[in-house]
Amino acid sequence: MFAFIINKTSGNGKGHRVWKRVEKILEQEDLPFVARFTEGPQHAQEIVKDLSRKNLKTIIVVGGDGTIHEVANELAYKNISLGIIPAGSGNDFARCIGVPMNPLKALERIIANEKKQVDLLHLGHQYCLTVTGIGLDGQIAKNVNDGAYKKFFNQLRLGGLSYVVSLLETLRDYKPTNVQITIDGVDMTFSNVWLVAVANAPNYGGGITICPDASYNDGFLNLCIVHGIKKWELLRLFPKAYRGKHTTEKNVTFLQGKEVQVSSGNSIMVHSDGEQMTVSPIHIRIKKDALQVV
Ligand SMILES: Nc1ncnc2c1ncn2[C@@H]1O[C@H](COP(=O)(O)OP(=O)(O)OP(=O)(O)O)[C@@H](O)[C@H]1O
Repeated sequence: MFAFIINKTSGNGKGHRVWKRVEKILEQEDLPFVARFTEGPQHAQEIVKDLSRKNLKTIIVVGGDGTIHEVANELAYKNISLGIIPAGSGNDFARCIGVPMNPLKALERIIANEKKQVDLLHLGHQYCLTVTGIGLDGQIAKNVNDGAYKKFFNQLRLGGLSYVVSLLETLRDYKPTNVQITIDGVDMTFSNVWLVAVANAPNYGGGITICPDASYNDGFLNLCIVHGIKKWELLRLFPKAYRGKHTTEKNVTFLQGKEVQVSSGNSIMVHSDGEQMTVSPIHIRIKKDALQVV
């Protein structure tokens, strides 16, 4: 039996359209399934709790990174695999682990049932699959989620552009700040920090390759710290980051470790998998093989 959790509103209605295609195939192939639909934030978590009692082997999300984030938080360290049929606007996690963007190909992959273990970032009270961003990108995530333009760009099937618009909007007023980082017990201070990205996987924000060397199964977290540059230099860097070509820039520092603490004088915004979450200080640990994915 396949259990599906569907966010019909993902990708501004793409969740619904994708589900209709998947449902048709399941019916044609006579595959038994149960389908549950999310009704709002955190509902996916409730559905997982309920489905977990039914002795299922796999729970499949039809949705985007926000829905996957909620479901993965419930499935961590459980003997239930996560399947993904991408239907969001960013789909960064699916992209990172090689899930096909075509829903029917993604379904085929789930049916093939080739399990792999995936690391997760642990942020104390919750897990993150892709990137936790502290500073400018935390503020950008908040503005994307608050802003009406996400819906607009999703309608045009250009969801990734929401982040570009939010970057420009956020940059108008954002001030860089000094940040203290302790990584695997080593203290460092960085001045005029725009952002600290803590990555389990290379991509976020709809395809920005912030930490090209990050890998979801190497047992390490990767940091990208952008500091000590002017606003216009940051704007010059931004398009390069889509291709992961910002790695040789002078004021972009990359670190790797297993545990990191990030703090600053003033509290700065933190997002996790693109959802605005909390404010600094934040303590993050890598949890090796915490999630099973098909
Ligand atoms: N029925 C619903 N109506 C409104 N919001 C919902 C509903 N069900 C779930 N949600 C919320 O929608 C949020 C966003 O969903 P999701 O991440 O799947 O799509 P997306 O934002 O379009 O994609 P991405 O995160 O890949 O950009 C989720 O965090 C969830 O809390």
